[in-house]
Amino acid sequence: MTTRYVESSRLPTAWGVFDIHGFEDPQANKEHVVLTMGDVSDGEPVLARIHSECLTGDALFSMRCDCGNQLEAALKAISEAGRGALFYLRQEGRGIGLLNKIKAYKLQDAGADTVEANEQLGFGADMRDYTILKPMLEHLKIQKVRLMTNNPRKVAALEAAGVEIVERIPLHTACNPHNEKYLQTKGAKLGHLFEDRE
Ligand SMILES: Nc1nc2c(ncn2[C@@H]2O[C@H](COP(=O)(O)OP(=O)(O)OP(=O)(O)O)[C@@H](O)[C@H]2O)c(=O)[nH]1
Ligand SMILES: [Zn+2]
Repeated sequence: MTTRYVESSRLPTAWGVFDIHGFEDPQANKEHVVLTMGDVSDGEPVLARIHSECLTGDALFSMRCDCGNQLEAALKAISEAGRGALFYLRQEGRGIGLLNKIKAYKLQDAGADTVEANEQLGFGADMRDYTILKPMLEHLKIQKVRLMTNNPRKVAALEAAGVEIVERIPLHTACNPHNEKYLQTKGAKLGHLFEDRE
């Protein structure tokens, strides 16, 4: 695994002042960042979010998914706790990339669900690789986390990276008429746990 640390700086946000840590993966030609608040290297469990890039949801206010809401909720929770880490992984479109995600959206406009659309384009349902996390976690000396997610695959991936998950915290997802079917499919086909919404 080639992910390596490059540099850190302060990052003031609407939810307070974070530190931003930059990592590069030259093999995959990707740049990832982690936002931290407080001392995350003291060995105590860290409130953490592993967020996959979603340009349309995170930056362009799309209502097709719940990513922007989850990003905000995670930063707010970390800020309220005064300590935590948000991993922003550049794995757009569950790893298929932005333009392929737009192709997948077009197929969904024609009736496919989010998994079928990926498959029709020749991809797996979820192409993300979480092994890139290990060097980032090691650099930040994070050993134990309270993970904000509905996705059991992320829990398994962190455990495989040698991190202890002391708690999984469901992340509230905002349902609207545009993302209702998408959220249903995540629960039915991608294993997402939505017990908090039921
Ligand atoms: N291929 C594809 N990717 C999508 C679609 N909608 C959202 N995404 C991407 O899915 C990723 C977010 O994954 P989600 O499944 O929403 O959530 P998660 O990160 O697995 O799990 P949580 O931690 O519970 O949020 C982002 O990279 C989005 O760009 C879609 O219809 N097709
Ligand atoms: Zn999204």
